[in-house]
Amino acid sequence: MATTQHTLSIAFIGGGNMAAALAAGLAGRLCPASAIHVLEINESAHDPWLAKGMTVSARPDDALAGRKVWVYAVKPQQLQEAVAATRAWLDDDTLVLSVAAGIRSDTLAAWLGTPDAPWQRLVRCMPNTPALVGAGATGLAALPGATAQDRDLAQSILGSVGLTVWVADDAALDAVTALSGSGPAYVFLFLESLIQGAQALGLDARQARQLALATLDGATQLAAESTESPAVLRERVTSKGGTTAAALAVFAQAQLPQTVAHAMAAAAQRGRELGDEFGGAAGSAAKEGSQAGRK
Ligand SMILES: NC(=O)C1=CN([C@@H]2O[C@H](COP(=O)(O)OP(=O)(O)OC[C@H]3O[C@@H](n4cnc5c(N)ncnc54)[C@H](OP(=O)(O)O)[C@@H]3O)[C@@H](O)[C@H]2O)C=CC1
Ligand SMILES: O=C(O)[C@@H]1CCC=N1
Repeated sequence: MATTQHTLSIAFIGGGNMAAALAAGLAGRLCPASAIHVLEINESAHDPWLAKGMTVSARPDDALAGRKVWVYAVKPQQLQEAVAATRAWLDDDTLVLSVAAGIRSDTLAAWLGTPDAPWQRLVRCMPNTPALVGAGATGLAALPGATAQDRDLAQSILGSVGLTVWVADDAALDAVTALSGSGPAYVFLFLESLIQGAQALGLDARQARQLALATLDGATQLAAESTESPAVLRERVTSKGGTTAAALAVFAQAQLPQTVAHAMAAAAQRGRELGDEFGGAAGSAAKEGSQAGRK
């Protein structure tokens, strides 16, 4: 990938949790912090960005112009308004990335472009917060009009903060959202539960946290490096009539696998609902409203 620290300049529109994770992961890896600009409407949230050496504005301004990449990182419900407020600064050369859950590429392309010419240089991404420590996992899907260079650039940006997987379309991105986008929260919940369970059994908070973290880390590393399936690795831990079997019987009774599948289906369904809510007629209305915003 030819992109260098000297040529890449990025704007984040929305400076919340996901932008913070991505920007911190990118700075120093793919571009200097000074090449990152953040548009964040809450001035009270500006100091951490400035402290990292990034520039920040509370309203759209010329700092957006001429950036090679824009990353929309507002909540899905805020995206249409954020696009309408910023698109006057969009250059034909700008690659647009969106990390918003649910909002379909076609919908966003119509908001960014004109009714006759939806924006084409668009890659939808579904990253996750471990990007903050360079251990993210991102699903990406490009509009057919995105160029090979656009795809390479998106790949290089998200690839600099972790694993990337290209998927076919918005439906697949809803599945990615349910797995790796929301997934860190499932893992943190399990981690919290392990720590609480250990403390209930008499370990102190520090011991519980250390052992729980090392267990999750060790088990995932083993699974990643092993040629055997997670099911086989699980069986290796489970001595007949032993302690693990006693614990797994409780998980089975609580229908843990079904519950996880059910939870993921709910996440994917919520992504589809957000897509439906802002697609179709809402997308058409936005097209009319936002056309006037182009320079
Ligand atoms: N958090 C995560 O783990 C992941 C999030 N995502 C996606 O990333 C997006 C952002 O999520 P997250 O970072 O958690 O959300 P946050 O609410 O933390 O961040 C969004 C920020 O953008 C601000 N904002 C709202 N409107 C505008 C605007 N027009 N211009 C500039 N800033 C604006 C918000 O202000 P205010 O709070 O006042 O509204 C807020 O500070 C979502 O679409 C989500 O689906 C994707 C993958 C993982
Ligand atoms: O909860 C959400 O909607 C966002 C998308 C994936 C993770 N967080």
